[in-house]
Amino acid sequence: MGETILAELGATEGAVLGGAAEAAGHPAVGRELGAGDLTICANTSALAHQCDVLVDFTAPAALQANLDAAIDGKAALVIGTTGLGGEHHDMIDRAARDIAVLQTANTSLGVTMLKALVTETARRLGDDWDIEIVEMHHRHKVDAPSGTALVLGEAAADGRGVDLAAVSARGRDGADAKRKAGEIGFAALRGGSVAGDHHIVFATDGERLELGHRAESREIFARGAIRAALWISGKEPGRYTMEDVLGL
Ligand SMILES: NC(=O)C1=CN([C@@H]2O[C@H](COP(=O)(O)OP(=O)(O)OC[C@H]3O[C@@H](n4cnc5c(N)ncnc54)[C@H](OP(=O)(O)O)[C@@H]3O)[C@@H](O)[C@H]2O)C=CC1
Ligand SMILES: O=C(O)C1=N[C@H](C(=O)O)C[C@H](O)C1
Repeated sequence: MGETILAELGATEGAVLGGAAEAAGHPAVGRELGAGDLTICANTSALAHQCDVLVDFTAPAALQANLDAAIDGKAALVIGTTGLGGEHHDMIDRAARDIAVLQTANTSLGVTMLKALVTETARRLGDDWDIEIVEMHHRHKVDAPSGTALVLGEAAADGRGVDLAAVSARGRDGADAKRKAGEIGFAALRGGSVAGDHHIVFATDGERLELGHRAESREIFARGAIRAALWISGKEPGRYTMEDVLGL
């Protein structure tokens, strides 16, 4: 995503690249960025001091360091990293007392709209409609289910008025894997170069309703992240969402 965002930035009016960072010792550190005399650095705090907004697409293990760097440099932060747990959301909530932070599992307009459709559909259909979420991503993806699938699960659970943790079935396998009433099931497929497909299936006796989104390339995520960065620049401390950015 770092490379895709760099490529998209050049084509975005109003956005100016302040730099890029990798972990210390990474082979890319020192590489020229092709914009002025910028190179990839290994000091995210220093980067935050020279930028209005940091954009983080890394891994959960890097989150606290990136939050600390943004606070140190008084920069706003857009977080696209997935695989986050409750402890990571607590870290983000704490940081949001000092800086503006937007965390989202999916920066695309389509998925942001889809969440609202899923909540509304789950709210209106009765409990006799089973809900299953299927996602497919490229062979390099490390976390499963995808962050987006989990957010869509939350959206469905919200519509039903239930707690996702209490009803989610994450990967069925074996001789005793029959669907339980009220479950929200997840299935994760991995292969090739798929940018990101998500489908929510509402199934009852005799019919199925399917809502879905297909990302045709990673550029949509990069464009969404840059749009979020431009929007959050200069905002008061607090936690913001893609819905805020898109005015939904
Ligand atoms: N919100 C959204 O719309 C989207 C979110 N994502 C999410 O963004 C994240 C990144 O995805 P992607 O770009 O495909 O992944 P990549 O593995 O290609 O890139 C991750 C980068 O983060 C670096 N990194 C990993 N761990 C650390 C660490 N502890 N400290 C510093 N740097 C670290 C990696 O370095 P190294 O090369 O050494 O591993 C690498 O440069 C994932 O969580 C993915 O799910 C992806 C697309 C869209
Ligand atoms: O890792 C990816 O590629 C993607 N990750 C995000 C997720 O986990 O939902 C968003 C998108 O689907 C691509």
